[in-house]
Amino acid sequence: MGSEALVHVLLVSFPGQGHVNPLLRLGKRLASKGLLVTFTTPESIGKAMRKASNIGEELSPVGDGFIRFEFFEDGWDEDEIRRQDLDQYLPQLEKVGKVLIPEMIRRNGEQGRPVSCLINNPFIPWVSDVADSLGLPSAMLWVQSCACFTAYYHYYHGLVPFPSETAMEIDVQLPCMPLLKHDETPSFLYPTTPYPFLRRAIMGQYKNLDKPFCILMDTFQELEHENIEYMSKISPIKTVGPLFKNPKAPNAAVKGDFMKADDCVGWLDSKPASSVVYVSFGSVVYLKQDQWDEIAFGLLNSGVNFLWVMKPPHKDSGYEVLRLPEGFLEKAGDKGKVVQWSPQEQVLAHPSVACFVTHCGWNSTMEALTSGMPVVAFPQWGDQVTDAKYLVDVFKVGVRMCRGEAENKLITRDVVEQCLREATCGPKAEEMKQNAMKWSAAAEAAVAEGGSSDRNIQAFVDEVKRRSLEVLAASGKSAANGVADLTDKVAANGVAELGEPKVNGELKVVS
Ligand SMILES: O=c1cc(-c2ccc(O)cc2)oc2cc(O[C@@H]3O[C@H](CO)[C@@H](O)[C@H](O)[C@H]3O)cc(O)c12
Ligand SMILES: O=c1ccn([C@@H]2O[C@H](COP(=O)(O)OP(=O)(O)O)[C@@H](O)[C@H]2O)c(=O)[nH]1
Repeated sequence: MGSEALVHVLLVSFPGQGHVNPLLRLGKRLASKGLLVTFTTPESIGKAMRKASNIGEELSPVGDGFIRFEFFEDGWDEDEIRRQDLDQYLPQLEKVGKVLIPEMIRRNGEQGRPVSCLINNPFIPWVSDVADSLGLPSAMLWVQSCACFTAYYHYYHGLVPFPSETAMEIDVQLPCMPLLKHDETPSFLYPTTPYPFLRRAIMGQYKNLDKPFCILMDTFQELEHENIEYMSKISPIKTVGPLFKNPKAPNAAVKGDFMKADDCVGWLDSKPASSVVYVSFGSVVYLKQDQWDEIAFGLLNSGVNFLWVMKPPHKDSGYEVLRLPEGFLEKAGDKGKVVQWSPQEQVLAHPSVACFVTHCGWNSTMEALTSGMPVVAFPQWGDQVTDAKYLVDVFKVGVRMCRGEAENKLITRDVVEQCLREATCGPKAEEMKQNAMKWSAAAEAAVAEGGSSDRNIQAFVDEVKRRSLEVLAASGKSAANGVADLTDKVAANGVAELGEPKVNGELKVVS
């Protein structure tokens, strides 16, 4: 079947690694079920993605469908430092996106690929408004846990008390959740958070929550059962995780890394089974030098093999460049490898890796659980502190190394060493490994054909197809005319400056 005949969905992503990864994975899953997927995010990140990965102009086959990329200019110079300030960058993205996304949709229609549905991730909730204005359905991919979704929901609607200026240290009881200590609630909600713009970004999504017809989540039924059941009664949520598994197209090479991963697998191959500690704090968390030093000495003193990701800070982030202690690499010798960016999925799946010291971002959390990998939890902020609580006390696959940035406490080398020992040898380590393996099996079953996430994604694909017919029927025309009709709507809503129609660009399929 040619790609022109397929139902076409447009995925619009906030330009952060922890957002691009799950949305792109969703794209591959939808494509594998027979949709044509276009993935878009600003060109500033498109450039990095093209450089680091194998993304080109072509259409890539994935399972029964295809995925392709188009990027859009965010209207700022290449080296504009305001991209680091979300209070400035998010409104800029909204301003340009409300013009350029309808143009992109119009162009695709003219080229024989009318768009039937828009899907966004949080921080860019205006994508649903664009869809509404064009008479198109939209869905949202929530990229954190259902527990955090519940917490933000109750905060937004003022349904339960959260820590406030007058009562900073209160515990929070949310439905179907364990009692959260004040510092286990998503930290963007603390009155003292240094990241109030991230709270505003998330609340912006909640303000628009009635627009998407479906809220997809990168979690699975068996993992957050009660929570999912509870929130399903309130919101149209569908669990489709773990998204990084795609049994129908396991080898789809399309990846969205912003940085080329260093080769780690050869080094891991040379190490004995379950002997390596993998240490990574994701793409945005950046620790202070004194904490970095303690981790370094903790790793050395514990005598474990380790693979440590030390990503360079963004040049405009204002973070100091971290250094390793003098003579560190020499002392570590063959026991340690330090890289700038790792192929994390492969690392977590490698038999030499024993445990994962993680900042507990939700993607890392899902990847660890699905890979059957015990963790040492080193959360810093946002949902990470809640994820850490779940990893340690609910999923029972983790040892806690710290409580979060708000505690402002230096975790000493002795504590690091002790946690590493606990997670790598002895009865606790064994119990965690067994639990992790149990979650891994449940995750695999959820995405396997007929599993809970597979059924949900199939139902979503069917719904998108049904609605695509509705969109066309509403226009009362053929597919091609349907697009022309959309174009009229764009003009009527005044959200786009319509240029001259462009000549149809032929798409080549490469395999
Ligand atoms: O691209 C990003 C930029 C920023 C940011 C930008 C400017 C600042 O001064 C501080 C943070 O925060 C981010 C936070 C993010 O949160 C991360 O988002 C994931 C999915 O929501 C969570 O699971 C992780 O725990 C959490 O770290 C993700 C980003 O891409 C960004
Ligand atoms: O060296 C690294 C570090 C991270 N990641 C990936 O980057 C994403 C980070 O997302 P997460 O939600 O864990 O954290 P964030 O970066 O958003 O804080 C995950 O998919 C990781 O697999 C990676 O591929 N290599």
